Amino acid sequence: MCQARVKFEEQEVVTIRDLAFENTRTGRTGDMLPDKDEPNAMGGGGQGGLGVADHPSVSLFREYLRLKTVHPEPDYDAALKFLDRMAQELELPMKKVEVCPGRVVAIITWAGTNPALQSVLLNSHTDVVPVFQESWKYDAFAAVKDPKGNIYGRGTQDMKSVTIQYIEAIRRLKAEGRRFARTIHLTFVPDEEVGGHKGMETFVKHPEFQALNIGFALDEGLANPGESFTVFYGERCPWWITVRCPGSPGHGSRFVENTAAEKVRRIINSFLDFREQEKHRLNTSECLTLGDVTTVNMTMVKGGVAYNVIPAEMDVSFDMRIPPTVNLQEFEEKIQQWCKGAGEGITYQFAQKHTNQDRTSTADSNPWWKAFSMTCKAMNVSLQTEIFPAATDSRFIRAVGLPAIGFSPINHTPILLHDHNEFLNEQVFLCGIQVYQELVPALASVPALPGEV
Ligand SMILES: CSCC[C@H](NC(C)=O)C(=O)O
Ligand SMILES: [Zn+2]
Ligand SMILES: [Zn+2]
Repeated sequence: MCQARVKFEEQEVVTIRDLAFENTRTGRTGDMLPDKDEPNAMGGGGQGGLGVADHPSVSLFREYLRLKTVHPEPDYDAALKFLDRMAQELELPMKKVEVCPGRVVAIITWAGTNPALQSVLLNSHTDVVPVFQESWKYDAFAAVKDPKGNIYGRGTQDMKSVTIQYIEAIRRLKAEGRRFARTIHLTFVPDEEVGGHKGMETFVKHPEFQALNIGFALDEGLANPGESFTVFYGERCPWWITVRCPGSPGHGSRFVENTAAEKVRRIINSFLDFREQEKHRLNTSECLTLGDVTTVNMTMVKGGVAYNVIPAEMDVSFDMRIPPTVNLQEFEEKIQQWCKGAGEGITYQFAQKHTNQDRTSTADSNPWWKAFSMTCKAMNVSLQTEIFPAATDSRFIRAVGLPAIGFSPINHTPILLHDHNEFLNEQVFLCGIQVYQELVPALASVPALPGEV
């Protein structure tokens, strides 16, 4: 049933007949013809001309991609208007919670037949990262589809695809007349891409979040270039640190002792030597993935006023990502040693210091994981379980004690989140909807757990 095994070379073309069948099955009508007002809306991509109409789910995906919810000024109003329409089409209630001024979380709820049971959360963020338009093949917000069916746009992988896949899976399940014991909540959150402080981090502390009575959450993952899907059961902790090095100022023509730059050099050496060790560890062990080692990258250097003035202070910043297996207290002690060894008066401060290292169990004793993995097995979908190398909103969900899995049903696709020419093939996208059509019923039908009514 699931076409997740489809390979690009053997790509099937969705024909009008397939679409007609699909529309009958889903109960969706009236959107068979390509929308001539949309740029490049013709199936088969190209720049207009004769083509095959987009599958309605693809058409919706491309419409959502065109909303400019891009930092630094995301058009969140456009996203909320779109989601309002989705809720109306699905005939489901939508609640809006303003977690911070101008930062609204939208919640669409499909009540279960036993609402006392814990719910299933399908989370996605509405914002996307900026683009370097000059490096893109197409306008990053035009959702152009090329002749291979590859849809280009910021958010195609991260994570507007997942948002629409959730919505389309729910639409189809509702059209089939299905009901499930557990309530399903779809949350659409702002600001994930800028750290989640005015989004999920605040929302998880809000009474409206507690009221959702969540038992298990799905959130974003990463594409997999091979046949498998990658699922993430934990994340590395992001630590963003700035090390401040004071030093003796003076004339740029002299050998001044104890300069800020000499201290910065020792700091950089300590951090980057450690970086080399970890890179070597990753490259020499077949069983390690990026999520299992600590990455360190020097991302900013600040200081100085003129060529011939030795500055009294210089700052250097690093982006570190620490696996959940690392003892964080010992790791910070190591940083303190590096600072102490680099000279007098060096201080540091964190711009980001996540310390929760909770992981979601991938043992069969976890009924949520069992439902998830058994369903994938039944679909012949193979899974690779990993630690997420970067940070998502799942870290806030896990930090309040809830199990969460990061999963984007994207295989046979290079990992292009935050990259130029981010794309997703329409067939892979459509397969992902079918994956959720199986996963959502399985999760929403997990039998009552000990302690549940
Ligand atoms: C630490 S908050 C920023 C979140 C961002 N997430 C991704 C997926 O790129 C990151 O890991 O840099
Ligand atoms: Zn994302
Ligand atoms: Zn992202």
